Amino acid sequence: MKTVLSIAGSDSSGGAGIQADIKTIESYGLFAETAITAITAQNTCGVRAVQDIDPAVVAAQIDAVFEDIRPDAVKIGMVSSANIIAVIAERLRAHEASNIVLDPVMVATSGSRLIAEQAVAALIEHLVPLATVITPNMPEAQVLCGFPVEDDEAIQRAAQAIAQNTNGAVLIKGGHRSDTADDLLVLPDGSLSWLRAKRIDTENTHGTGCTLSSAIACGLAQGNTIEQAVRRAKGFVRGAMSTGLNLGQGNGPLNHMWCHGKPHLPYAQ
Ligand SMILES: Nc1ncnc2c1ncn2[C@@H]1O[C@H](COP(=O)(O)OP(=O)(O)OP(=O)(O)O)[C@@H](O)[C@H]1O
Ligand SMILES: Cc1ncc(COP(=O)(O)O)c(N)n1
Repeated sequence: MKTVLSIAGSDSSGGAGIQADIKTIESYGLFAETAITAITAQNTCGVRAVQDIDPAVVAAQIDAVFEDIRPDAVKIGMVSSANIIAVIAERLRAHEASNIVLDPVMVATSGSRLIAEQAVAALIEHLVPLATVITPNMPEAQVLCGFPVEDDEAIQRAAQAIAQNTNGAVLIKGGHRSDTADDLLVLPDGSLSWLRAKRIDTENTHGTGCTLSSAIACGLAQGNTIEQAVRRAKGFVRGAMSTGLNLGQGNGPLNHMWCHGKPHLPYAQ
């Protein structure tokens, strides 16, 4: 069985972070492993508390996983401090990890900051160069490239600028657009394709980025090309957004059991 390691924060409400990743990986029929970087107390309305995990314990989780059940792909999500970022990069290099999907999580849908301001430079220096695919949303792309990213032309320039720092692909996600849900993919050879999609009219978007990035990691683990993995993942997120699940009082979670249009587990209705 193929395995995917998620290196990310825990979301107590179950919609984003490690919890979204495990649900996604299981929906793809793969085996999920985890290295938790932070515990968050949050729900669909906001983040109430964050406790970072000791960097040595993050390193120990990664080592324990690689030395026993070596993952076929790795997804990196919320990493809030420069020390933890450095340790993750160092351990992934030591284990010669491949198929690394980096979701450069900065701010939660609810508006709370999930990375220290001083840690952004470390993310760019240590994690961006390791990524097979990096998946910023528009505000994150703006931080990574240093200029405003508001229209198609700027999205294109931003993706190309971010691609300068990596041998991998860059996917700029369009969830923050008002008109469409178009994403732009720039592949390592510099070719560029728009993944066009109509917007789904819903407030329930908590964890879309986490779900997308772990789904891309699943596709890579299964041997998909980057483009195939990204297209499948976008379809998976779309399905999981479309079932009308409406939990919580804020931006609710996705329905990960949607699973490519088929009921997933025996108890899925
Ligand atoms: N309303 C929507 N309708 C259709 N697709 C959407 C919608 N919102 C987001 N998506 C898709 O979901 C994926 C994740 O994009 P998004 O920009 O929301 O990421 P994100 O901001 O990192 O997510 P989050 O921070 O909520 O976890 C993208 O493929 C995007 O196009
Ligand atoms: C632990 C953790 N990781 C990532 C996110 C981002 O997801 P979203 O922007 O949908 O809130 C989050 N809220 N919590």
